[in-house]
Amino acid sequence: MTAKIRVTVRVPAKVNVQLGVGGLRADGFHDLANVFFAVALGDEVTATPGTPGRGVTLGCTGPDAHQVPLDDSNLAARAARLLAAHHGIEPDVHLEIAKAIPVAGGMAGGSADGAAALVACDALWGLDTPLPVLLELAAELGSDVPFALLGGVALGRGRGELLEELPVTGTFHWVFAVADGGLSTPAVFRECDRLREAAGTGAGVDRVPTPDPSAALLAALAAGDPVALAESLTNDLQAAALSLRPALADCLEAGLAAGALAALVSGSGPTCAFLAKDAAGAESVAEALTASGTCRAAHATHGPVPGARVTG
Ligand SMILES: C[C@@](CO)(OP(=O)(O)O)[C@H](O)COP(=O)(O)OP(=O)(O)OC[C@H]1O[C@@H](n2ccc(N)nc2=O)[C@H](O)[C@@H]1O
Ligand SMILES: Nc1ncnc2c1ncn2[C@@H]1O[C@H](COP(=O)(O)OP(=O)(O)O)[C@@H](O)[C@H]1O
Repeated sequence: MTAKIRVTVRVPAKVNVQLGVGGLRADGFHDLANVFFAVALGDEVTATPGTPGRGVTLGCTGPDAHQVPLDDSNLAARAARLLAAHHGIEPDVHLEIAKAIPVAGGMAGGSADGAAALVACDALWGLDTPLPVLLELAAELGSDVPFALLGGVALGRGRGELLEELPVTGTFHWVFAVADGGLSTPAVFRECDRLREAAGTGAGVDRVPTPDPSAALLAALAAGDPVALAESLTNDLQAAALSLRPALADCLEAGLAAGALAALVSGSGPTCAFLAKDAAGAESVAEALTASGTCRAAHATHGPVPGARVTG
């Protein structure tokens, strides 16, 4: 592959159609049965050559751009530096993020930008890094980053980074209700552990069995059956997200009242996800949610879609 002068990568957000959370491990992570589903709502990351010696520079546009850190902690910047270090080259690049994924919303927006930056810099610098190596670098950046490279629907084991693609038929229609303000992922996992301790079940790996993927959920995905999928959606972090943000219950109820087949918190929240029967159903649930005053905005979208891909 030859180096390029400008590379744009489109990358999807995710919803977890099953988020089974096992016990707290000694390393501070939880073992998961995490069924990721990539949706068309996504970010774009454009890489252009940087000033030699200046390293990674960043820009971000979009309504929530002010919430995105533009320092060294940005996952896109970390991804560019990690890829450059792996190849022993200077990470001189400018990354421009067009942000549509809610920030700190439980839709893996930062992870998506990290994956997009790996793909964009790989093409810009003409490196041709094999996918298995990109997946390893992605796992170093965060548990959700490898899935953003793959897209589609996949089961994540371990802390979510060990991926197995899952068969899926057709297209499912979703609505995402964006909340005011985000939720911290570590805080939601901590609240999940606190609720387990308070219920007397314990929170450690010795007390909580490692979850398995639901056979009914996998069958619903393979069959392309939204009604069956609606009956199988689960999120073990939902109680914790609702405990930290009780008002989310009003949003979930408003979507169900508007005709959604099912409602759940997306990942660690606070974005709420609604499965609809079809595209028209999703549009009408989104309109009703917007009018309900229980969320800041609601977007109809669909999936599954591919992972981080060069568009131009
Ligand atoms: C909950 C999920 C569900 O897909 O996504 P979000 O809702 O945040 O998008 C993920 O597990 C989030 O993955 P990600 O956001 O990449 O987390 P990481 O950076 O790897 O870890 C951040 C922190 O989350 C907690 N963490 C994360 C993953 C995991 N399996 N167990 C954990 O306990 C740990 O406290 C960890 O220090
Ligand atoms: N490119 C990025 N986009 C958004 N947030 C980022 C990014 N890089 C780092 N972050 C940090 O990651 C935190 C979690 O953001 P995000 O990945 O959007 O949410 P979640 O982990 O809930 O899916 C943000 O609060 C922000 O401080």
